[in-house]
Amino acid sequence: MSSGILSRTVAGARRPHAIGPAMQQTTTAVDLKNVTVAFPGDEGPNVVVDDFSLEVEPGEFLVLVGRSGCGKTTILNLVAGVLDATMGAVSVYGKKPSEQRSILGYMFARDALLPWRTAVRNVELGLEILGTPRGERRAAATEMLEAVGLGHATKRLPWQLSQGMRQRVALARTWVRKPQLLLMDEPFAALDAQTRHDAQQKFLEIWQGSRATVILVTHDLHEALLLADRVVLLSEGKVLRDVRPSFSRPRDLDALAKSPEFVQLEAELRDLLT
Ligand SMILES: Nc1ncnc2c1ncn2[C@@H]1O[C@H](COP(=O)(O)OP(=O)(O)OP(=O)(O)O)[C@@H](O)[C@H]1O
Repeated sequence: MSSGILSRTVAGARRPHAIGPAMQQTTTAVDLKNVTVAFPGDEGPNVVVDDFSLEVEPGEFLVLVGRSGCGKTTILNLVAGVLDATMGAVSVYGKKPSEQRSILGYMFARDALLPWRTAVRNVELGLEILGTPRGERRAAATEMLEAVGLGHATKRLPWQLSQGMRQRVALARTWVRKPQLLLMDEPFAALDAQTRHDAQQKFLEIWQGSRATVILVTHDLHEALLLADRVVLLSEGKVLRDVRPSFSRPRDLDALAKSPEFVQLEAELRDLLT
């Protein structure tokens, strides 16, 4: 059943990237080697990630896609250094994840904004943690809110914003720190179709101006293919397929979703997932 598109799949292949000085030290942004995660269960250990290996290149936009419970968030947590592997090794730009928190941004499915802080002060929080001086913080946070189309709403509190606006504030808060590695867990899942489309397009515009490595998790194959350089399909903690679609950038998401190559690849991968 493999088509011309799928046969172009090259797991582990290398592509040249324009990478910044800080990244030139290492050719691998994220390296998971033979990682297993087992949680204690009623009937013995529950293996949710099973001898899993993955190398992510600097600057790569990788999407992990799979059904609910297949281990996507667990893998993000390993990379973020908030969970240790039961077996195997995880490194981020050549170091332990816990040593790389300053270069890491983690955006959750729910926006997790502080309700007593205005939009701009929520975005500033990302820089407060880094000890950035107040004036500099405010200027950067305001600029980032403008970039996500919320320049008019900087002084609003979270309850005065729609779900889509809150998600964009959360994106600005993560992005304002200019993370070298961005981990995103279903960042657009809570949004309605039109708002999700706008947020995805905005996010791609911002990402393209950076050289950040992205690992995004979603159960939505359509979203995965729209956004990614590389899509890794997961099933029960294992890699089912590792695909590098050749869709060009910058992307017009509407046009891409209608292209025959996109429609064909989506259909083939959906078959695999089901
Ligand atoms: N701390 C934990 N203790 C025990 N079991 C856990 C823990 N965290 C996750 N699990 C289990 O591990 C499995 C994988 O969970 P995980 O959150 O990684 O899946 P997921 O693919 O991200 O799912 P979803 O798309 O629903 O968020 C699930 O069966 C979950 O119940």
